Amino acid sequence: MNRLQQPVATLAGIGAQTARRFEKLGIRVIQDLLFHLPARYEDRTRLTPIGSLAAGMTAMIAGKVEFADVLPRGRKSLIVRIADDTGFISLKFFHYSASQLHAFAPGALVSCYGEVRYGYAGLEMTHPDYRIVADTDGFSLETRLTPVYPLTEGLGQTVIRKAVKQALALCEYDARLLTDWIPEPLLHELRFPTLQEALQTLHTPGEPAASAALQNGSHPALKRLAFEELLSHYLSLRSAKSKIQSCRAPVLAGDPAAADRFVRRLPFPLTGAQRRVITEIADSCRKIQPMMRLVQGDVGSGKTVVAAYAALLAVSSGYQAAVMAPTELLAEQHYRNFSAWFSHFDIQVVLLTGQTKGRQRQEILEALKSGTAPIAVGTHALFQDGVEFDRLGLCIIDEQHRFGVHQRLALREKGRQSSIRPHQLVMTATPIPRTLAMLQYSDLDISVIDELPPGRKPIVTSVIPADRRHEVIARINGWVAQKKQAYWVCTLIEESEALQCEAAEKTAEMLTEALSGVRIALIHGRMKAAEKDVAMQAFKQHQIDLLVATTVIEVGVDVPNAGLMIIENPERLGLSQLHQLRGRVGRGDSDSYCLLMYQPPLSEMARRRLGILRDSNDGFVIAEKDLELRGPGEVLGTRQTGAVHFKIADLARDADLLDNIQQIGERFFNEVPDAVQPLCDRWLGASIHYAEV
Ligand SMILES: Nc1ncnc2c1ncn2[C@@H]1O[C@H](COP(=O)(O)OP(=O)(O)OP(=O)(O)O)[C@@H](O)[C@H]1O
Repeated sequence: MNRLQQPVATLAGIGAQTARRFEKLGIRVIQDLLFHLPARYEDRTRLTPIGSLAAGMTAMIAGKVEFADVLPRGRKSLIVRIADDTGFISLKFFHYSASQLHAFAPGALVSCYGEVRYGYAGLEMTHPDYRIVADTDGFSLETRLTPVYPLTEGLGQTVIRKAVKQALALCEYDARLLTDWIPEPLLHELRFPTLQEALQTLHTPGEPAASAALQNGSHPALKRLAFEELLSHYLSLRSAKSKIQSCRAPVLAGDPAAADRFVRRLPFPLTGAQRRVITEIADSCRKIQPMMRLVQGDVGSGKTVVAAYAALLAVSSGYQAAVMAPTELLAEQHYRNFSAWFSHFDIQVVLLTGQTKGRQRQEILEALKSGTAPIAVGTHALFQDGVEFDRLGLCIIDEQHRFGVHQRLALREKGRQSSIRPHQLVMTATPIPRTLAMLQYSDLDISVIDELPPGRKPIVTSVIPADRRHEVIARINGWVAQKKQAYWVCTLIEESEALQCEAAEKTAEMLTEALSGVRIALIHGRMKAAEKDVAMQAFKQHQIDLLVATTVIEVGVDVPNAGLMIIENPERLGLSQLHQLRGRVGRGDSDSYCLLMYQPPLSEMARRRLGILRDSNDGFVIAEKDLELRGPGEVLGTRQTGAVHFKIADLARDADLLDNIQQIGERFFNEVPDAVQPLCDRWLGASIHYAEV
């Protein structure tokens, strides 16, 4: 067995208890130590004159004790004043022993390292790392930067440093233990050090001059590791794609006459972009390899009809189609749309959500298993155990980012009863900037619906403080008098759904009181599915004028006559989420408005972010700007259950690396195929199963 794959307990000085503590840091085998990088570095290589210290600096100093005393002010503490030729500083200890007090005898020489702050009597260091030395010759300054590792309880720096040192020594002794999977010419081209050199530098940085680059993450040693990690994520999805492509899929040639009839019976002509994307889908579905395609289309661009067309392709080829939506509300809406569109075709559409129970559920399960139900619409309940399809030919997943990479991969397993895999279509309204898309979606081909249906007017967005609420309420009155409908969205901190619902209830009460002639309904996540459906249908049929809602209406809800939306506390939501919410209006051909009603005072950042939304209606532009403002981690990471997590790479800090990943990833995939799996294993380990799909 490779020595680096042996448990850390096989190293000198690590017993069973210490090994358990290492495990808390995710360190099990010796190799894990090598990738447990310092969180920061301390420069103990030179002394800073005390007179040149300033608050906020972290420094190594040395001086003579002038006095040491226990001061009873507030919490009792030991104060030691030391001085050199240039100035003095106080050292402060809240916990101390009698022997410590004794050791700090006036005249003793002390060296210490710590952070400088302003205290009661000027500059001070609290609990510095210190040493008392006999004379100035006793100072031993470090020759290298000192690595400081992330810790866990009971595990100190010294133990980690010693363990890492042993791991490094093993690699040095036998370079074959740790294979560098990145070929030398590529390293050369990218001007990266070898893996061995990189790890050596990061754990034992020689040059104090390298300190700044190491701290801010621009050092080539760190870049190399971050690059390797990003590359492995790309490659894992990429190899999942190629494995899928080696499977067989049903050929969904479709029936041109049925497709024609479907398009002719729609109440609108398809846009050019819809037609193009439909052709791309049809071309892929005609192939014997499973399609894996992402359809990106801005809010309201008309993705549902594209999904329905794809479902018809499957059904008219003798296969079933499954459509998975992220919320019950949306599943319900798709179900109604699909049922209406397919009513001319005698195609049965069934709805399966968590709420489908008892006999009804049993009947639906049987219809899916026997194949008598060709189209199933539902939530993730569609893909739980116990749901079987007779001939599943196509999976359509709406709003993919809510499900995450893992669920997407799990879903492909559904068609596995036979050796045939279903085609897969993923629909998303969340525009993800290109560089990030390839980390999330490198297993998918991408189609973009980059055109809105004709006649859409841009939504006029205003940013107003909540103390102008009365004006807003008056505006609703006038709006409703014109036979138009509106949304009032209550947002709160997202984790607290209960609070959000409560706020919506209170707001609905307040508005009912203030707007006596207006028909108001409430919809929130804690209502039963049937209640939500009743409210939603009443709103659709214009029996309701104003819908007070939580963010449950964020995705998909489509009521073209509703052209006014008030969003409370917009400063608390991400820009993409706000854009999605706002996308509930502007779906008809009349003017529409969105009022972002913030709680003053607004921070500078929030002001800029809301300004972006006010100035643009284009989801891609908004996502790019959000990326600039908040960094990729936030943009990708918000609310994503399956967002990719990195050990070393930091998407904000390493954004420069992303440009190259796809191109190099493709080369790597083709030129060094044998290295793909081990590289993915190194970084993704057993926790991610991309490559096993
Ligand atoms: N080509 C078209 N011409 C006119 N109206 C269209 C066209 N395609 C779709 N629509 C209508 O536009 C509205 C939005 O379509 P749909 O709900 O499919 O959008 P979407 O892309 O799913 O949006 P979201 O991401 O916001 O859910 C619907 O009312 C739909 O009937």
